[in-house]
Amino acid sequence: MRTIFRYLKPYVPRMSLGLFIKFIGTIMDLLLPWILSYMIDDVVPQERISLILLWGGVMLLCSAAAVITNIVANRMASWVAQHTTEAIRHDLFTRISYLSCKQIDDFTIPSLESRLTTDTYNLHQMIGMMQRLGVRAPILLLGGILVTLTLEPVLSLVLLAVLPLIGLLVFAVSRKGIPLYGNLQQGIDSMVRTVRENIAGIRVIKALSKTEYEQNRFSHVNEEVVRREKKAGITMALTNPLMNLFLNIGLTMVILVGAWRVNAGLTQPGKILAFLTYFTIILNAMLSITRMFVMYSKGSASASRIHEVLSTPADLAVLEVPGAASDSHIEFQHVCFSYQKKEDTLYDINFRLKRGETLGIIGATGCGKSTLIALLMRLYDRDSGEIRIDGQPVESIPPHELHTKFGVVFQNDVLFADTIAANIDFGRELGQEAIEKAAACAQAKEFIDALPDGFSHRLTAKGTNVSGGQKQRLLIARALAGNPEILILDDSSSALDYKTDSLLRRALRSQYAKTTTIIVAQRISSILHADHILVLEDGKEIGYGTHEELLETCNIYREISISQMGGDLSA
Ligand SMILES: Nc1ncnc2c1ncn2[C@@H]1O[C@H](COP(=O)(O)OP(=O)(O)OP(=O)(O)O)[C@@H](O)[C@H]1O
Repeated sequence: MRTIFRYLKPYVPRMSLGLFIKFIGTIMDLLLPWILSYMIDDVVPQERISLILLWGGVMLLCSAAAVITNIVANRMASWVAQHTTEAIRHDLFTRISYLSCKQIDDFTIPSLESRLTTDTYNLHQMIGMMQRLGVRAPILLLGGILVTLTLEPVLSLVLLAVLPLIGLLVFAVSRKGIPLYGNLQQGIDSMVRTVRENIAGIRVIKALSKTEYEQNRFSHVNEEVVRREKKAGITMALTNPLMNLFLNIGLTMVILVGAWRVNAGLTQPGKILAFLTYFTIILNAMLSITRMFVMYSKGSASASRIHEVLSTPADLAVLEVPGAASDSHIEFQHVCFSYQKKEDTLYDINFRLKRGETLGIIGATGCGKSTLIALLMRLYDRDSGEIRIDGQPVESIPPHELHTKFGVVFQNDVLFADTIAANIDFGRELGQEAIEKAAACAQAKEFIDALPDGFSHRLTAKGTNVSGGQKQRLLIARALAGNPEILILDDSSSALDYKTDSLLRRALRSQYAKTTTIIVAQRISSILHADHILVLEDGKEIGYGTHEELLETCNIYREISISQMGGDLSA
């Protein structure tokens, strides 16, 4: 919660003013039953119309002031809640953007999504409610008790006997509620994860007729959320009926004792009437306090989830490691890495590339090809060994400088709901010429020109209105458009036909001759012209050389070549 107070700090003057206005309104509300009792017991018996009208006018004024001040204060409370949540959401989004891939893996994406949406919403509700009721409810409660004590001390004893029981009840229920709401939020994370997977894989689910299976999977997590919600809800829902019970018992006793005291001439009917009104005010104040506790339970569970992300220390710091003069552009020396820090995902990887050279990486699924790329881009830190660009260890290159060296197409990269030009430009303001050159090299220009609105053609989210091959060409164009120092194509020509694939490679050689290129591929034909080919198996380097060298030295490479190219193994 300390984090939240930090965000509330700039609004303290406005909140104080709002709470002061609320205070005035609440006092007006408290005065009304007292004036009513005074009118019934003291003014009406005098039978002076002018006096009755005067006190009636005072009551009207008090009511109007109570309504107006409450409206103004509530609006101010909403303003503060909106602006505080906006700032929290902004900082949370920024922090999430800077989390390292490892930290994102640890939090999981659905959990980050719900922290950014549901949790910030819960905070918004809590901050708003605390301001609307935080002053009003305690004043109505304490003020009500004080006024009733002065009005009818004997009857107030009945009330005072009941209130501690209610206080204890609220405390006990809220203490149980906070962990239950944290638990519920985790259930929601898991539901978001399932929905996310389902929507991302909607095509394959339909194609394999797995809709029913997915429905069952969703029902399962949905039921779990309902179960946790029920558990939290039931615990919290116990409060209101039990409180009502206590208070109704108290009210009945007040009426019995009050009636007896009026009959005995010890008090007046106006006082009993006012006492009953105060009793209702006190009841409502207690109910409001309970609602505040429920909201606080949710809000504080959400606040700690948000705090967890905001307080995550920066990962992948830039280190002051001296570089060494090198004629290699990219260099891997004895690099080892493991995601879980148990079994090595990559083990003892070595290669050197000169500027403008091409490296092809091939190997079975899950052998560590994409991981190697991730290490080069420093999305994760290697466990041991050296990764250098121009002789400079990647850990010593500031992230922005490092990442602008790359043009990259990852597996399953996304296109956005925008024009083709904007998707290639990607917010870099590159100019039409660079965009068209990149599109031409990526073999995308022909199909773009065939569209009625060319580069202004709008794509749907994730590029669902273009074919798989067209999508890959646009993504390659995006990677090329920034004229990168290093181009990485991670299995990104798999949907291209052989002819287009070969045209792409030829265009890369002629127009991006100074760009060092790394191509991860499943097809030998995509990499056989590369200057170096790295063959991986289970994270280990089992072959390194040119196509011809590997045919001689690496059995696995020869087997893949024969299976894909038959007898024609010439480069
Ligand atoms: N974020 C991650 N957390 C934990 N393990 C991971 C993560 N990403 C990949 N792995 C594991 O590391 C291994 C190597 O994965 P990687 O994606 O590098 O393989 P790949 O050779 O690129 O596979 P593919 O050809 O299928 O793309 C796999 O066993 C994979 O399950």
